[in-house]
Amino acid sequence: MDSILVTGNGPLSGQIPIAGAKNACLTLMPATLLSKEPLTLTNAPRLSDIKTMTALLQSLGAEVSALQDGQVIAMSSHSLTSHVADYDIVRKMRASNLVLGPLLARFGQAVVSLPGGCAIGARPMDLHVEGLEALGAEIELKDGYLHAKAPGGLKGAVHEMRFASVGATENIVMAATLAKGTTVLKNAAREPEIVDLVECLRKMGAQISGEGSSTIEIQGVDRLHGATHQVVTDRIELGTYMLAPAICGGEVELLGGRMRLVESFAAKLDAAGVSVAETDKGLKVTRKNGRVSSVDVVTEPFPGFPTDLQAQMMALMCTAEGTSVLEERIFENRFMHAPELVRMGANIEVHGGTATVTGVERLKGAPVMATDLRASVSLILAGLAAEGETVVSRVYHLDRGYEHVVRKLEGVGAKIERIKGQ
Ligand SMILES: CC(=O)N[C@H]1[C@@H](OP(=O)(O)OP(=O)(O)OC[C@H]2O[C@@H](n3ccc(=O)[nH]c3=O)[C@H](O)[C@@H]2O)O[C@H](CO)[C@@H](O)[C@@H]1O
Ligand SMILES: C=C(OP(=O)(O)O)C(=O)O
Repeated sequence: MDSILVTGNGPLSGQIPIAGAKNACLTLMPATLLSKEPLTLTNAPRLSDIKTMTALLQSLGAEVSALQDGQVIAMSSHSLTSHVADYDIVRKMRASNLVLGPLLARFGQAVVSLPGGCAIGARPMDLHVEGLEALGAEIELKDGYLHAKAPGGLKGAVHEMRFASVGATENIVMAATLAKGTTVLKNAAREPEIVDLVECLRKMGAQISGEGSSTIEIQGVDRLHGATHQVVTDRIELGTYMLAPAICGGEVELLGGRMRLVESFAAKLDAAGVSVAETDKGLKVTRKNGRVSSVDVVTEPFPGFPTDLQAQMMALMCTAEGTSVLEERIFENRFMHAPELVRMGANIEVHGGTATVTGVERLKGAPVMATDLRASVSLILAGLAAEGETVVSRVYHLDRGYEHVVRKLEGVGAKIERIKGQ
């Protein structure tokens, strides 16, 4: 298993290109199942999760090709051969559950294994099931698989979600595009990845309004057609690399970054003493003074502070002046990076969903273990600012969500290398 060696190396400067969003691409790819005509995605990120989704779609009979070094994904679901999403693929990634809504809409039936993914919480599927049942689906859990059918086809309905789940919103919206009549989804998630999905579905002929607000209205149509769509910028990769100059000092421009994607995160950085300015090409980030100040963080659905940036923000708070309180409200087990940061000399106490971090002057390099995707990158960020060498093991988590992490950080002056097979 590969590991990453990081050596603390002072201020960073230069530019980092930000890729297309993993979490948008993982919902845009299953949208191909809704149409017999080709769907092409540009600006796709080169990630292992994308390979997993490719394998899943291919197992259903879709044709999927990665072109231009993986940045273009050409798909065709002209002749699907299966409506069964097998455990062996689905267990690798939570987002595999996003084939459920499209398969049900296209075939009137779907059998999808309960998904796997980062072990950051229980992550049940009840909100997906309730939404699809509201559209007329009958769903039961048998042998670890959700067996869904809609013999008379899906029918539009008014449905209010108990919580604004991102994945459930995506599944319900995709299913509703081909349902008979109008669906009104209340308390829908508002994440930019959902806006991106709706923009793509609209290019495919879907009639949808209200994306980005908490009420989405979908007028079902008989069929969807082909389209080409550019994947939105990855706001989590963007936020992660915004933290590199915040932690190490210097000035870095994140190419393709837009303020509207990271508004609440940038406001917290500003309060901590890090300036973020929009440029023609992206976002420029500089630390205003010497040491950053502590800020408190509460994770919330968009437009609140994203849970997917909580671990990375904790790495920044480890060397901030004062004490910060980070409250994780989305996932019940998302502080697994804390004990690893403590190995590096951080002062962190975790009680339930709250972590209290008292900043120290300097972290010290140590061997640490990546436990999930965002935890992995938080340890790399901490290593950039630490004295000496940090070795982050189990980096396969990182490969799920960060393309060319070594090349991108080296490009702004970081000392980082991938060590094969350790
Ligand atoms: C591939 C993808 O896009 N992943 C993102 C997506 O995950 P995902 O779509 O899984 O996240 P959700 O918004 O669904 O989950 C949020 C919370 O709702 C709970 N829940 C969810 C569904 C359900 O049926 N029942 C239920 O109780 C979950 O356990 C969790 O506590 O949004 C999360 C929240 O922004 C991000 O951290 C993930 O990176
Ligand atoms: C939690 C994440 O991904 P997933 O939902 O695929 O587990 C993430 O991207 O941080």
